[in-house]
Amino acid sequence: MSDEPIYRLRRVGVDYPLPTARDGRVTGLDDVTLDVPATGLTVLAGPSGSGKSTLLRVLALFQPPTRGRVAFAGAAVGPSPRERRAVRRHGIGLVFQTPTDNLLPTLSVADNLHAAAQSARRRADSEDLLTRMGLAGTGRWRIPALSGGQQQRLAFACALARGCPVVLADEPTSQLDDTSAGHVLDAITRLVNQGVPVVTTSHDDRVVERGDRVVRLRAGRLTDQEEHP
Ligand SMILES: Nc1ncnc2c1ncn2[C@@H]1O[C@H](COP(=O)(O)OP(=O)(O)OP(=O)(O)O)[C@@H](O)[C@H]1O
Repeated sequence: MSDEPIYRLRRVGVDYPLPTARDGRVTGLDDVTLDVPATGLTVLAGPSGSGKSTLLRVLALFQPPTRGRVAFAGAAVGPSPRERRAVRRHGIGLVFQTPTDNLLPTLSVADNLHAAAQSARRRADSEDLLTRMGLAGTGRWRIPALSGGQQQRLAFACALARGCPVVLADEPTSQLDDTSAGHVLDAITRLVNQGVPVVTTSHDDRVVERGDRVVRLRAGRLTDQEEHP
């Protein structure tokens, strides 16, 4: 297996314009240098306002850095929105916090997987994907019939269907009860064990404990990186 990280960030900073701030801007990230390995679960942790979501948006190529450089899968990512969209479409799976934001509610479970696969010009083996995410037998169900936790697991299955080499998830368990959150965590662990690296933000200690590494932020700066054996 290659040791090439899936992301390389060098001295990345993000400023947001804020007319009411003293210098007209607020710093979301400051001087972040980070390699994200192409394996395992990476958890972005830190208090509210520390920059976790900003860092995830940089990794998702939604947020161009104000300063510094980002490389994805060995290639530098430039500022062109078109180029960034193309890389994102083919290379990055996204799971948002609110389960319904991740899925097409009028389609069945299996058709959500087929639509995700088609968007990457692939074909989906929906039964296999559902089994891998602990959702066997739900292919004909409509999305509203799934619990929030099942919807999140389907969102991870859609990312698998697209064949993405990395999946990014923003607080994927924050809107779930403990049991559903546990099932989503088990699904993330399965995905990681199948060789797909996952990067997630989380306030949830259980997510932090499952991380193969934890990247800690404070006031936009990277303060610590721990590897969990
Ligand atoms: N769109 C924006 N416009 C202005 N400032 C922003 C914007 N997004 C984030 N910020 C600021 O950037 C800093 C980092 O915010 P960010 O949302 O990345 O932190 P976070 O760790 O994800 O917080 P939380 O855990 O509360 O979601 C904060 O000071 C925040 O107020």
